[in-house]
Amino acid sequence: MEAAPPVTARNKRPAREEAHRADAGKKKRSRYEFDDISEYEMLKEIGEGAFGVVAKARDHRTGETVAVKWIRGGLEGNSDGSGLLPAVVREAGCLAACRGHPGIVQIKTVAAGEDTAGNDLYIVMELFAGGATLRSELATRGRPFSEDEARDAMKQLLEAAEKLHATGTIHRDINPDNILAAAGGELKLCGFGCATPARRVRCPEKPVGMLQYCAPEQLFGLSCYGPEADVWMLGCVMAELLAGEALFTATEEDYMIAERINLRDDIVSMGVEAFDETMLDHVSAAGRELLAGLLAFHSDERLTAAEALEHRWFTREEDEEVQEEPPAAVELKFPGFESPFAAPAA
Ligand SMILES: Nc1ncnc2c1ncn2[C@@H]1O[C@H](COP(=O)(O)OP(=O)(O)OP(=O)(O)O)[C@@H](O)[C@H]1O
Repeated sequence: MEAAPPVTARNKRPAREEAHRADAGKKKRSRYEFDDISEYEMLKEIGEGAFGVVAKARDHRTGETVAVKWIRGGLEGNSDGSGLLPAVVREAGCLAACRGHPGIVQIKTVAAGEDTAGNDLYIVMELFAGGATLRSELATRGRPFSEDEARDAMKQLLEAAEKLHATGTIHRDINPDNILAAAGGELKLCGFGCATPARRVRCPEKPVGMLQYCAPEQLFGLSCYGPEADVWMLGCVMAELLAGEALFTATEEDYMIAERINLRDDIVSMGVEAFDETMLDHVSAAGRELLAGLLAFHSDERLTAAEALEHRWFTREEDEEVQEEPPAAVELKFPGFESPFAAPAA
């Protein structure tokens, strides 16, 4: 057999040039390599993000339709870690860590402008549900989800959270705006702008995430918190699906804290008791029990996403039990007041 020719600078060059051609369109900025946004044709705006719009677009090279999240000034980063670039890198990294899970929107690449003076970045994702979210789905229906529909939705969301947490990521901003919803009932978590690797995070000065869905430990400004915060947020989403309206509605941070920890008067004033009496009557004992487990005030008493998926609300064991005995009251573990998810009077 003939020996392979020695590798020299001369015979290596064609391979290098080929690789270079294959990489054409990819821009290198500092240590990151970005796709070229001019390869994408923007078709129409489908959503609004905190730093720019989200648009439906077509990749000229493949003809594929994608979603492009435009982050104005996304390339700006400072050596101390401030600026948008580290945040975009974190968002893209968290999405990439969850690639392949059906309940999490798939990232394809990060793109930058051809013009080196341009400072914007673009996160390119699979296009899902044309931009429809659980918020828009609830508004369109104008009625709550049935318990079976809510069970199907929560199973998908808890499975997505289980995957997220298993890869070492916390979302920190789960709410109906960050859940894409297809007409057939399929859901995907998106909006990873606040996501972070789940070392016990150092708390920023202001809590991240939509206040109405933030866990008590986020609102308190505890120095660290973990994946339990996502579970709380999923509890808020579950209550909202079943009731057709948000569980917590205040907008000011201080008031939000009062809602969660102060005494009954605050709770009554925000209408949780009315919520209990009228909105959750149709929910089974198992459903209320799961809600209490997701919304346990103390994070160390909260169910994990994996534990929640094992709950009898999903395994349907309660169907037989309910016929034998009335549902037991569920203790929601907020200090200082009774559970808003208590069993209805017999
Ligand atoms: N992959 C996608 N497919 C379809 N629509 C999407 C997609 N990603 C985002 N959208 C739409 O754009 C809206 C805003 O997206 P996103 O939540 O990512 O932006 P943001 O609010 O700036 O981000 P973040 O929540 O990360 O701070 C979503 O509510 C949704 O309507």
